[in-house]
Amino acid sequence: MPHPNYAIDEMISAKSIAARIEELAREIRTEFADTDKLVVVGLLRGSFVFIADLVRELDLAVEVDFLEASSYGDGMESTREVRILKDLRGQIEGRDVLIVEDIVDTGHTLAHVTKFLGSRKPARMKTIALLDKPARREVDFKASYIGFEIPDEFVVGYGIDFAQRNRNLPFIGKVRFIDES
Ligand SMILES: O=P(O)(O)OC[C@H]1O[C@H](OP(=O)(O)OP(=O)(O)O)[C@H](O)[C@@H]1O
Ligand SMILES: Nc1nc2[nH]cnc2c(=O)[nH]1
Repeated sequence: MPHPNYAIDEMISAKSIAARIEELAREIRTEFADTDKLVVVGLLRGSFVFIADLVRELDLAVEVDFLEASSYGDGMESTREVRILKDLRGQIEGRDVLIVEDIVDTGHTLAHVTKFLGSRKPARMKTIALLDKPARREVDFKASYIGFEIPDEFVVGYGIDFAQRNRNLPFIGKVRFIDES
């Protein structure tokens, strides 16, 4: 079904994102300073831009792996059923793991993924989300590190899509529907 016309209004600039990632990387470097190799797990697809920028700011030995989880399809509402579409390539038992997510909204995705990966007995498992929308939470979940807390708006850009478009915008924008009637 075609989507109605919409515009995208900038909410967080590329410059602000880069500055915040530098701060977060400093905190993560301190927390994992004692680790010989951190496994950084990106949740596909939305985190692909964030993880690329974050790992380049982390002056640590890292292994990068990906897990694909999906619960929104092409729509704006969570199905609340998180499907694991692609598992990790590597083992995480006894390892230090940082899960990288673009946005926490209802919380279903990260609640499910942390349970799924937690059952593999990592030594330490932390989560980082670039964006957090606490007003929309349906399950109790708080990421260990958060880039920006945002209001209840549907956002796109910097990896985040609307019906698989707009992932390549360098900033975070909010979707504004245009009434053509
Ligand atoms: O907190 P929640 O309500 O679960 O929402 C957050 C999830 O929703 C989006 O994923 P989506 O299912 O759209 O897949 P994608 O990352 O491939 O775009 C986003 O990338 C998060 O993973
Ligand atoms: N594109 C997009 N996907 C989401 N998934 C959960 N919240 C959002 C959001 O605000 N925008």
